[in-house]
Amino acid sequence: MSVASDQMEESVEHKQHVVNHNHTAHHLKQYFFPTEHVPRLSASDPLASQLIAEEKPVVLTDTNLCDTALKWDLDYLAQHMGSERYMVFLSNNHKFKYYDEAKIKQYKTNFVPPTRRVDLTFPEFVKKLREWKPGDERVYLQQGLNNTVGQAIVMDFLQFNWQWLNMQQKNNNWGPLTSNLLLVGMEGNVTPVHYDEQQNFFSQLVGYKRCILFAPEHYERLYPYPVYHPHDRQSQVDFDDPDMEKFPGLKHLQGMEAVVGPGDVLYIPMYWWHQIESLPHLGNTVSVNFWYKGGPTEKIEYPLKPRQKLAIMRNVEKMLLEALREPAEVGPLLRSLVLGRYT
Ligand SMILES: CC1(C)c2ccccc2-c2ccc(C[C@@H](CC(=O)O)C(=O)C(=O)O)cc21
Ligand SMILES: [Zn+2]
Repeated sequence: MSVASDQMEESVEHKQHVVNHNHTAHHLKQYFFPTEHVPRLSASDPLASQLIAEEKPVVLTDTNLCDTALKWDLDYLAQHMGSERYMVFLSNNHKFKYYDEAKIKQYKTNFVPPTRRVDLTFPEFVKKLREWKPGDERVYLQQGLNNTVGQAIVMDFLQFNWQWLNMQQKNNNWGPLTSNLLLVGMEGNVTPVHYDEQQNFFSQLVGYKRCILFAPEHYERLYPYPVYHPHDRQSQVDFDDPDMEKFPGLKHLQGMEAVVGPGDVLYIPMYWWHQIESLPHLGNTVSVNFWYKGGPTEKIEYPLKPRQKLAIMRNVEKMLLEALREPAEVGPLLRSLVLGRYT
């Protein structure tokens, strides 16, 4: 029985989220914010289609999207991923914070990347993962699925439930599929809270991931880095040590969460914040995500959706940085613009 099929049980006595996996209780780390459960529905449930249409998260339990990849454990991948080198991130803590290498150059002050990137063959990656001991760097393999992978993997990939995916893309007026990332992580790895500008069907294949999500309207409570910063689209808040004085909005933060297991597909709507953790002690994880561009800018309807306002804010920020050249002048200019006039 996978934890995914057991419901997340709220054990009242110690107000902890408990995940029952094979009848062993796994205590999830309690964060400083409350969460509701993301609904777990059958893909044939009309409510599931409605939630996707409304750009709200949902866990789909029976899409059969990647059934041919449920066997993608480390040995199978090591055997079939060919002798290519793949992108592996190394971190000396459990966090794997994304950074945009292109933005490091323009970014004036010295930016210290929190992770470093090496290219390893899959067997080298597996060796590093299996020989890991406390104090060693953690590893996280992230590789776009393309024709460089072995023939067996391509065969498995071609047998994904593309008919269902294409129907979702069409019904929801999404843009083209841009990439599928193959993600192989160690238990305990955490991808800190961030948002992406694409629709995402996140398919869990091996192991269990805790997915914590916040709607785009929590933008003011998650304090994203400036757009020009290498950590653009990431929150400045350290969930393991939140600075409530510096970020007072955190008091009102509330999210949703789900533990996904083999066969589950989580819909992460575009611009929704998400933090994804490979559950400790439940083994390494394998996931594949399906990123789609948002639909063609549909005719603007008022009132604007939160994500549309977010896109506008990003454009204003970029334009001001372009015009002012000096990031330090953006704050003062916006303050002059709004204080006593719009606020
Ligand atoms: C952390 C990592 C390996 C990374 C390092 C450097 C640049 C990019 C990325 C990147 C991008 C996506 C993911 C998958 C997922 C999070 C998760 O499953 O851990 C997620 O956020 C999504 O599917 O949107 C993970 C990563
Ligand atoms: Zn993401």
